[in-house]
Amino acid sequence: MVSAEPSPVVRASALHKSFRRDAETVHALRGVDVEVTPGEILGISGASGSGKSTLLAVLCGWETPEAGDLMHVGGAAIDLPWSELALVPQTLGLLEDLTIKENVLLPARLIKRTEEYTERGAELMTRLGIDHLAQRFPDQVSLGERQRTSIARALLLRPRLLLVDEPTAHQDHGWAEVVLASFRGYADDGGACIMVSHHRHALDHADRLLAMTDGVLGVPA
Ligand SMILES: Nc1ncnc2c1ncn2[C@@H]1O[C@H](COP(=O)(O)OP(=O)(O)OP(=O)(O)O)[C@@H](O)[C@H]1O
Repeated sequence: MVSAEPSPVVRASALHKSFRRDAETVHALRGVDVEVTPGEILGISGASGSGKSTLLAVLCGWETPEAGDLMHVGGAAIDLPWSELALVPQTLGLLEDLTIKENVLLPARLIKRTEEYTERGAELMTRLGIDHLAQRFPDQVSLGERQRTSIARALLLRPRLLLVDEPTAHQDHGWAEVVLASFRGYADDGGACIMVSHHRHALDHADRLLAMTDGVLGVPA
């Protein structure tokens, strides 16, 4: 019997995205092809300004490409419900008026299933070492703790697709290991992760590596 390859959670081809600043046009993505399958961590490296964050923004639907095809699970463009897609942006995106615990549980609150996810939220907070900060506000914790809050929030609903931008940038070695192990656990449970990073150590935890160079994604040199 031939075993079927798992279908990609997202598949993008020939993506183009540019930004206009007055007379200047920046071509951030120039014909990018990418896909990631369940159980896989895809690592993307690349110099600052090469287009990595733009790619994540296009894949999650924040930015619209000028050209190219983008398909999520189900076959149509951007048809993955937002609750099945999570992003940990470089800016972390915490809501300053919510406590750390409320930030972690926010995705469950938005789908009106807070009670169901409260225990998982507590487990994630313990695993990521932010449980003792539950009642603090984001401006009362460290940057590394803020980043782990954003990661716990992203993992809460067990999304099908997890996009993480420099997820170990604010972590010491020990917490970086915990963060990377949490992505591996997520992938082992069938999730698909795209991890953008400058850190060799983080990229060593990926199953497959690609490199972004001036808006073009390819095999690392
Ligand atoms: N909203 C925007 N308006 C104008 N230019 C933008 C915008 N967003 C990104 N750019 C430009 O697009 C290019 C790619 O930016 P992007 O943030 O994707 O790079 P990156 O590889 O993620 O960089 P870094 O590693 O520093 O985060 C850069 O030249 C950047 O200045």
